[in-house]
Amino acid sequence: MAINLHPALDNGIAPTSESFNGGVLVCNCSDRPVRVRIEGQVAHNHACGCTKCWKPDGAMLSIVAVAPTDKVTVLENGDKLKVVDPSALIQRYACTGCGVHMHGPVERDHPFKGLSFVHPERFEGRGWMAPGFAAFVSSVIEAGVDPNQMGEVRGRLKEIGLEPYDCLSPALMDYIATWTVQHRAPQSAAQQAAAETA
Ligand SMILES: N[C@@H](CCC(=O)N[C@@H](CS)C(=O)NCC(=O)O)C(=O)O
Ligand SMILES: [Zn+2]
Ligand SMILES: [Zn+2]
Repeated sequence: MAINLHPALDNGIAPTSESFNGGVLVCNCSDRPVRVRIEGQVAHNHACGCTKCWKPDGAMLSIVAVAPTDKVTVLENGDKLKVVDPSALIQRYACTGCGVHMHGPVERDHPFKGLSFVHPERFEGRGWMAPGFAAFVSSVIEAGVDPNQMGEVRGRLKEIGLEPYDCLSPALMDYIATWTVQHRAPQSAAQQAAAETA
């Protein structure tokens, strides 16, 4: 049986346009749609298999990218937005009418602080950055995918040029680890001495 990864993956990945300079994300409501402006191209676009990211009906994966939060503006009908899980790192603002997640700022002290997660497929226009890898692929099992299907899922992702990872890409994981080292609380003299004699 054919695997439905995501419509923007299954039918051929649309290429990035060098001239794409942002646009407006629109939710699925026919009445009073939420509109969110993103200035500039998005970054780190990828497929995500986690259960928390918004996916269109029938898709196994989401498509999600980041934009600087100061480049994200809710233009219209923001009163329909509500944070899905206020305790999560990513504050996912979903439309209460149709369920589409419209923007997800990271406000906590974290390597991604100042970035907002967005779903570029909701752009009115085309040319947004093509997805470059697949993250949290094993998590699709949590959403009901048969573990025996995972070979096929990863095989299909590789076939379309998206390397499957079970967390983020090595580049992003290295970035997070580097930030963690740089933001470690300084060790006390006693701790340092203990570490040296251990
Ligand atoms: N296995 C978990 C993974 C969830 C997860 O860690 N998602 C990643 C990728 S979006 C994340 O960074 N989550 C932070 C958050 O949800 O705030 C699930 O599928 O629910
Ligand atoms: Zn909506
Ligand atoms: Zn996710």
